[in-house]
Amino acid sequence: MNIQISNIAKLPTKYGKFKIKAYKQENQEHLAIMSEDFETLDSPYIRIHSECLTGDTLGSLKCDCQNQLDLSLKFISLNGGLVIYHRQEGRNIGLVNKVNAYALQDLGRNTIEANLELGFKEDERDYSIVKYIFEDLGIKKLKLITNNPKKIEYVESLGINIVERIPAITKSNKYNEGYISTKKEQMGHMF
Ligand SMILES: Nc1nc2c(ncn2[C@@H]2O[C@H](COP(=O)(O)OP(=O)(O)OP(=O)(O)O)[C@@H](O)[C@H]2O)c(=O)[nH]1
Ligand SMILES: [Zn+2]
Repeated sequence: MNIQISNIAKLPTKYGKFKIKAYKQENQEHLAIMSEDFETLDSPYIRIHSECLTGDTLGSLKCDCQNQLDLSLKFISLNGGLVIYHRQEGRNIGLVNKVNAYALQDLGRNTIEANLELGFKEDERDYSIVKYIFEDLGIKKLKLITNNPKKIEYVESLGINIVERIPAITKSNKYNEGYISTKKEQMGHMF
């Protein structure tokens, strides 16, 4: 695996002070966002957050992404740990395809049906960069912030001990209720 890595730089934010390190794998650039005390932690809190430009940046109400990112950065700034900003937009179908999926959702498809209709699996994400980042940062055990059973399965398959799971549940709204109930009922998410 050919990965380009950056040096570590300071990143003060409205949530608190972090340190960041970037990783480039093929055409995707990812970020490790660490609390200042990260190296001293025995089992850090970790959030693997997949990119959602419409939610994270534009504040879209169609999903829970921005709220989850906000919750994670606040929590990790206070309690110590790492957010991996995993640049796999739209569960890794990319922005053009995600917007096409949204257009199908405007016609009544749910988040899974729209992906399938476009010829994708419900989730096309690849977590190999997460494995690389865990090795690079020396992570052997952690507390994972997620509702997604696939992320838990993946992290455990790396031989990493998840000592605790912290739910990433945020307030829903009338635009994301359907999305959240599809995640719960058809993707096994723990809400
Ligand atoms: N294809 C597609 N992707 C979506 C849609 N809504 C959100 N996404 C993407 O779904 C991903 C959400 O990722 P995460 O925040 O890691 O959340 P998750 O896999 O649901 O798991 P947890 O939040 O950890 O429980 C992001 O890549 C979003 O861009 C959608 O309707 N269609
Ligand atoms: Zn989103």
